[in-house]
Order: sequence, then C-alpha cells, then structure tokens
Amino acid sequence: MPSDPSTAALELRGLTKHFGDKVAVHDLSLTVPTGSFYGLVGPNGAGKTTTLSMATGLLRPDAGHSLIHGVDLWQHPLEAKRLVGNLSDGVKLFDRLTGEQLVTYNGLLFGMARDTVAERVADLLRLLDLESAAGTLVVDYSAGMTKKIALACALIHAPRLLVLDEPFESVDPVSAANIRDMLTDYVRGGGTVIVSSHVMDLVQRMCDHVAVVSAGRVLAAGTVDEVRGESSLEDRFVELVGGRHHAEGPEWLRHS
Ligand SMILES: Nc1ncnc2c1ncn2[C@@H]1O[C@H](COP(=O)(O)OP(=O)(O)OP(=O)(O)O)[C@@H](O)[C@H]1O
Repeated sequence: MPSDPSTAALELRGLTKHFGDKVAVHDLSLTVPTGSFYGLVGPNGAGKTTTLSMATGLLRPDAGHSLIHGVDLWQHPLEAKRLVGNLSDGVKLFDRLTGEQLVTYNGLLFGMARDTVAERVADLLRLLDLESAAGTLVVDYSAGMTKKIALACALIHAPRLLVLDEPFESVDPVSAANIRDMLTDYVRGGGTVIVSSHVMDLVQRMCDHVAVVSAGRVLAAGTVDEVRGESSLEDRFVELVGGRHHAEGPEWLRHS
C-alpha cells in the first residue's frame, strides 16, 4: 500500500459516464488531498452521485480512473476498497438484519476479528445514538436512522478515506452535529472525507476544500476560500451554476 502522505487520498482522472444519450459525467478530474474535508456540491442531476459511485467502485466508468491513496480502484478493487468507506445514496442495505447485525456483518466481510468488530459496533451505535435501536430490523428504521446505520457500516473497518453522499439528509440536528464532530475528529486523526451536500452553509463551515460540479463537469475546485472568494459559497454557487429565475409562484397558487 503506498504510504507517501503526499499521495492524494482520492484522484479522479477523466471519469466519464453515459446513460444512453445522456452524458452524466464528462471527463471529470479531481484531486482530493490527504487530510482534507472535501465538499462536492452541484445542482440536482449534476452528476455527483454518479461520480462518487464510479470513484468508489459501485459503478463502472465508461472511461477514466479512480485512484484511492494511489491504488487504481478498477485494477485493484479489493486493495482499494479496504481503504475507503462509502455511504451511497440509494443503495439497498440488507435491511432484514437488525442494525447491530448489519454493522457486524460488514465488519466480518472485511475479515476483522469478531471481538474487534463487537467493540467497534458498540462504539458506533453509541456515537450515532442508535443503541436503543440495535435490535430493530433496519427495514423498520426511519430515513435518518437508516442513514446513520449506513454510516456505521462505512466506518467499521476504519478506512483512510470516507466518501459520503448526502450524509446529513433526513438526519436530525443533534445527530447531525454529533456526526459532524465525529468526522472532524476523523480528519484530525489523519483521515480524509469527501461529502456531497446541497447545504452550502454547512459545506462552508465544515469543509476546507470544495468542488462545484454542473452537467458532469467541474466548474471550480480548490480550498473553500479560493472557490468562494469574497462571496458566500452559496452566492458563488449560484453565480457559477446559474439557473435562478423570478421566484414568484404561478397566479393559481395565490389565495389572497
Ligand atoms: N441509472 C441511471 N440511468 C439513467 N440516467 C441516470 C442514472 N443515474 C443517473 N442518471 C442521470 O445522470 C445525471 C446525473 O445524475 P446524478 O444522480 O449523478 O446527479 P446528482 O448530482 O447526484 O443529483 P442530485 O443532487 O439530484 O442527487 C442525471 O441527469 C440523471 O438523470
């Protein structure tokens, strides 16, 4: 495993994906430095989920490479996948297991010792406020609880890179703050996080780097301060992406 700290945690080179005639991601390249807390933002349908799925091995690109700490994911998938924890948007979990069983199963799949898995599962359930739901089937979890148990599955093998697609969606504010603290601590401890989000304010406060994507291309990337300049990240996003229009609703929706 390459251990040079100057190696990027994630390097995407020329990633491209078509769905029929639709180009979802076009020749996208991005470098996520080791130790960064990296935000990926873009309008609906920009290609964020498609990009992160190709980056982590869930979706095969038509062209391009994803290197995780220097390991080419599509050439050495097992080696690369040990280095990455992935919370993906919309991928089915084995939801007929209880939360505790699901996280345990994920740990065992990575070949970890049973007692280590048990210790980590207990820690994660506590940190994510899921202790009381440990014995409940995941199919009966709320959307936010499902998000949190999926995050526990992504963390169980202590990956060096975490790729999180919309991790705060549906999560209550207290749990979100706890997760943010946990992620900040993870970065402080040498980990790297890449997170997609629509909440610009959150990205501006939480992340040190950001990339703005639209129509499958990177419009801007760098440190948050470089990308936003003198503006807020939200204003800069709107400026880059466009699409604002007169916000009054239609006449027929008015009741006075
Ligand atoms: N499996 C699929 N089949 C066909 N088209 C797809 C598929 N997955 C994604 N797309 C299309 O690719 C484009 C990018 O979608 P993607 O889900 O990556 O966007 P996104 O930036 O994650 O959007 P959002 O912010 O709304 O979640 C969209 O036009 C979408 O309709």
